[in-house]
Amino acid sequence: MEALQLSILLLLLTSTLLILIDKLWFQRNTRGVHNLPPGPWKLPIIGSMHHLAGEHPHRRMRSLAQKYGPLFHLKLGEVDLMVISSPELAADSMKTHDISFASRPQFMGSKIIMYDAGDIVFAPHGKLWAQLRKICTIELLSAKRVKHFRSLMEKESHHLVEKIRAAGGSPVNMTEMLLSAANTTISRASFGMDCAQQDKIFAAVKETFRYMSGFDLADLFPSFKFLGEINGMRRRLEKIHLVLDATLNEIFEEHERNHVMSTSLDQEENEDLVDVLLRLKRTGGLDTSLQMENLKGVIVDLILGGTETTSAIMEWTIAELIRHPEVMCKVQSEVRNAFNGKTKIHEQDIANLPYLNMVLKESLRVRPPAPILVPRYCSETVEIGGYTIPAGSRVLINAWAIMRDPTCWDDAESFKPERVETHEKDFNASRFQYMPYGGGRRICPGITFGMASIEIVLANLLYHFDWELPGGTRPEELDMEETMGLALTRKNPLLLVATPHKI
Ligand code: HEM
Repeated sequence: MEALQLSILLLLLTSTLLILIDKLWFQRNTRGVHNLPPGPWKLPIIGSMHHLAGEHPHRRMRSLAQKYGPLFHLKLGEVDLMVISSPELAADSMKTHDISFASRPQFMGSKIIMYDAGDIVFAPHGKLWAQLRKICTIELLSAKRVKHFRSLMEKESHHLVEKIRAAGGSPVNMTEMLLSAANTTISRASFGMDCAQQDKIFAAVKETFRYMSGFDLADLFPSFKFLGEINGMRRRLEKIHLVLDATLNEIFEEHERNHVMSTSLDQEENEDLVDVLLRLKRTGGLDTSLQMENLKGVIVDLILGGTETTSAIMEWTIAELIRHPEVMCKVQSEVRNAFNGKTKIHEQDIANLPYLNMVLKESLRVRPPAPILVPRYCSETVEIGGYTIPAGSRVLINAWAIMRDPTCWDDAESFKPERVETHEKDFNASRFQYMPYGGGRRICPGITFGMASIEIVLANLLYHFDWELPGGTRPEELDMEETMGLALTRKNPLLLVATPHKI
């Protein structure tokens, strides 16, 4: 009996202590803020973490938004997380108060791997980010540079067609093939034709992304630095960083040596992105405060931002076309009429494929590779939607929920490319109800590169082959289960049988 009383007493004391710690420490950011957005009930210490269990975050957060409104608050450990799920509030945060929401939260991964957030994706809003962004938009991902890279996108799509043809009608794993095509395209654009280190770099970048969600223990309790030590996260991140950095050093040094040895007059014509960065550095085209670390960070960003996103959307688009044979038929007719008789499609041929463009836009609406945009950080206290967002909050914009919001879109869950024609204005990023590439000043700088590499591959696949599911599976039986990796991808590989179309 005495033992029981003692246990109850201990339990009461521990609970009181936990509640006290929670009140004094974990709620300190929002203490005194009386007008926080609503949100689900919280437990001491972990806050609202348990409300995120069960489904993928974009789906779980949509359910929470249906209950608590388009702006709700989650307390995750020490972190105040605000989740936005309406076009009006997305516009408030990415247009009206753009600067206040233009930073990114700092995660242990971005500090250790990305050179203390010295890259574009994770840099806080400020001078460094502005310089890197300028290099990206003017030099690396400009329309002119993308045009220069079109021939390598073309080559990669022809290579893909040959690989599929070689399968001779047996099922092909399109998931693997499309990812490999996207990886090769970015690798060749960044490093040139033959990069011996490509696989090592891609493996390290993929590993990197596992630690960039912001939901790791060390990122939810940032003041408790020892957490990253005891769960081994810091050690793992340092190991990845060492491999990634050493491999990037090899690549940059190799490019420097090749430049010294090269006598070619048309060097600039054949530059890859590492060459461009090194030339700018040599010729004083970069701000002097930029270090080699920043240049390496930019290259990692292009791989991080431009590979799985593009392969995921190609894969989802083909899956949607398989499930909608009437759309498949219409888009194939467009492509086949346009290229009638050609054995190879070139980049200039794809400029006028309006229906393919509509298919792609609609598939980005229903299957956005980045369903919740890259996290933002609120740098000063702001009022939006009648609530206070305290400085220091993390902000997530659930683009997936907005792009499937039935108050913005008729029959929102259905894949209907025709709506792009009838509701053209709704697909304009400036209205914040369509934002697969994000919005405001941190909008994706890789749109032109991404769209060009996706369109040439899709046009080739639709022109050269008829597609069906293996084993007599019917289109409506194709599963569309999701998994979250570097991007939102299919959980199960897309296996298809390709029959060459007689040209
Ligand atoms: C279908 C393809 C792609 C999708 C859906 C996509 C989506 C996104 C999204 C949602 C963001 C965050 C925007 C925001 O915070 O508002 C982003 C940022 C970014 N993307 Fe993309 N992206 C794609 C392709 C690419 C490509 C091909 C590249 C480069 C080769 C790229 C490079 C970047 C970079 C560097 C950022 C960070 C921008 C910044 O923070 O200032 N992306 N992308």
